[in-house]
Amino acid sequence: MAESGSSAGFSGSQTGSLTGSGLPPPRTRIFKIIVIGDSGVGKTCLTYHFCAGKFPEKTEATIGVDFRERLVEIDGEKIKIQLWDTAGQERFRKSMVQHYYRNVHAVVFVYDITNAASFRSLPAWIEECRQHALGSEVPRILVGNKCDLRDSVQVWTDVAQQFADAHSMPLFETSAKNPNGPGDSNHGNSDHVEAIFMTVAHKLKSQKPLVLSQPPGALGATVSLSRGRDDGADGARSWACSSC
Ligand SMILES: Nc1nc2c(ncn2[C@@H]2O[C@H](COP(=O)(O)OP(=O)(O)OP(=O)(O)O)[C@@H](O)[C@H]2O)c(=O)[nH]1
Repeated sequence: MAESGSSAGFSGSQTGSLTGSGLPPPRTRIFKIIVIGDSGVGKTCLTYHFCAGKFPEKTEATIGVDFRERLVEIDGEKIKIQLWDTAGQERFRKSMVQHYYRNVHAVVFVYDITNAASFRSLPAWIEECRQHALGSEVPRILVGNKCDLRDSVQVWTDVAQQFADAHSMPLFETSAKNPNGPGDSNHGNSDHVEAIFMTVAHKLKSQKPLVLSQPPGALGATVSLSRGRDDGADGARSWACSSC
């Protein structure tokens, strides 16, 4: 699938008309969150559930990357959560990997609680992040999926929790299929898949806001904003993050 090109932190253009207050209309911040893990752990189902509110009837192995977006409101601010559902199969991700990690705001690692191999692969996924120079300021969370299949569990919560603690990540166990049902650690509360991605979005929103370092005279240009990581691929990008 073609890259959306919107790896920037904001959508919209600075060239839009002014509001009644004489200020440009507020732009929508975009949080780019990549979802990674072995093939078949449920990345497509989790991202689909968050964006479409249901479990997909059928899925096929992701090739390259699929994008899903959802507009949410947090503390009165409209924010676009852009989920990058990445291919778990090596042969389907090779050519795309550098795009996944470009200007990423957060990472969600997924394993399947009924598949120990998917849990054992996590260090390799963490290593891939390291190789793409993801800084420690980029929040990461760990999600154990398919909790509706409790009878087939191979990865117990205490083992997963130890791993999460060792890597300073919060752990969530859920089911993309039945996020409110028995087996989901959020049973009895609201939709847990929803809560997971909203937790990430809240965390990102609470981080120091991105700040413009615009060159003099550039007002009115159409710009994009990154979180201080620039791989040099976009020469026009001249924004920086005050917190980086
Ligand atoms: N029982 C159960 N099945 C699930 C759950 N999530 C996903 N599945 C099933 O697991 C299979 C793989 O799901 P996908 O979402 O396509 O997996 P993926 O991680 O995106 O796989 P790749 O695209 O190959 O990387 C599908 O048959 C889904 O129906 C879940 O929470 N519970």
